[in-house]
Amino acid sequence: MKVKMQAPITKNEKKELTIQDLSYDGLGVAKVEGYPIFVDNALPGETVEALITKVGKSFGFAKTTRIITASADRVEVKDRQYTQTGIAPLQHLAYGAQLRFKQQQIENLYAKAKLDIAVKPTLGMTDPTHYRNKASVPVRLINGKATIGFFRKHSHDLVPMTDFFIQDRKIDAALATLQDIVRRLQIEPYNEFKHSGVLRNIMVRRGYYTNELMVVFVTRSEKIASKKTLVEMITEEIPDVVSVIQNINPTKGNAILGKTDKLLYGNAQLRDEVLGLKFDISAQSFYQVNPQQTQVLYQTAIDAADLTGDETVIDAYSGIGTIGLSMAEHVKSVQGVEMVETAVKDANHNAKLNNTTNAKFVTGKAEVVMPKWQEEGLSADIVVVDPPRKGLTPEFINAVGKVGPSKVIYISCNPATLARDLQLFQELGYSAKSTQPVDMFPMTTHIESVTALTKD
Ligand SMILES: C[S@@+](CC[C@H](N)C(=O)[O-])C[C@H]1O[C@@H](n2cnc3c(N)ncnc32)[C@H](O)[C@@H]1O
Repeated sequence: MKVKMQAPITKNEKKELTIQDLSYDGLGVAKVEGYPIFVDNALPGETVEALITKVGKSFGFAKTTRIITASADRVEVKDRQYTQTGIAPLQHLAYGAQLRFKQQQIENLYAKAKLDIAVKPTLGMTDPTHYRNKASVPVRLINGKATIGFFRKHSHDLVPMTDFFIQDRKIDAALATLQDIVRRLQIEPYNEFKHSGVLRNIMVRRGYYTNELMVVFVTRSEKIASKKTLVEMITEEIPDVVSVIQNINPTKGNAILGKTDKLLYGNAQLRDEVLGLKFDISAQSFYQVNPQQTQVLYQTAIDAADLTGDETVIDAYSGIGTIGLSMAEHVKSVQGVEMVETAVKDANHNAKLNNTTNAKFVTGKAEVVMPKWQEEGLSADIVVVDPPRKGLTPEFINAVGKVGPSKVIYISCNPATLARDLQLFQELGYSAKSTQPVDMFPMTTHIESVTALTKD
């Protein structure tokens, strides 16, 4: 006879819990009779009183109502706004412990995948706040006024805010002014339940080394009142703005940007610098969000490649060419592949901008282009990969194995897919001694790392 398992807790009960671990998404993990409970705002070593919010078949959720014994790594959270929105889920954990948590997360995944690769201590920042060079904030109607902020966790309720804690302070200041301008011009905010209204999001990007600002108004349709006055007010009140773009997103989904961009003022690109090189960046192109740590990340990758000057390099998932062009001066040639056409245009433009003649970038899906290059007999000494969170595909990895570079430099923003892909590389005769985490996203649970694989 099948015995129905019953969870040892019930919804809405208050329970004293001892926290044993921290989950990959920053929740405390407690166990009651072996049944795991994920607890919001709770750290390993703590005893908390928690309200059970959800009871599932194999695990449950709770939120801390009172801390009974606090961890030595707990940091007092002064501003509840951030915890409400999930903008900074590790804000209550001391920064040193955040860095250890990230190292440990990779170690755990490697242990599960039976990968014998050492994980070095995470390279962190001196000031781990106000680092983001890009903001993308929703605009909604609150108390009759167009208001910027961030969505409450697991919802689309806007929590109003103008200090975003992990964003560049100059971006926050620009956003506050933009909110004011939108209110004065009475631009109607978007209503996602009725799919009505005009202004959905405001995106601001800032060149860390140039101070230039790009402002993108994401609207539901092309119509936006007082365009000319809007631009005049923005450029007058925020003098660092070099570009104002209207992005039209008529869809009902969660995607922030739509496909159409209209230049309302100035340049279509924003300029910044990385490792002494200049980069022009379009609104739709990917650009690393932590300008200080990007240099640490790329330098780690360049050092891991141990270049002699004679290498041919493939830069896969090349974005606007930042990694490839940073390497180009140390190697014979660079060939990049990237899916987003605008980013590829930016990359080839950036090569010219820096007088780099030994690098070129093509548009395509890496998993399609790499096997094609391999069939065409392309040779490469080094392949650098920097994929999105879903990691690489077996087709891509197999093609790299056939090209047979002596090194593969894997820059990853997701240790779970990294571990999966490293197993495949291992089967093809590529192994790694160590992984270097670099903290690109302080106060959040995101983990970036560099791993150098060599052919056995
Ligand atoms: C993490 S970003 C890295 C970009 C660049 N290496 C950098 O450091 O700025 C990943 C890039 O891969 C691109 N991308 C995503 N899927 C792709 C695919 N299947 N093939 C090629 N590029 C892809 C994205 O557009 C994005 O530019």
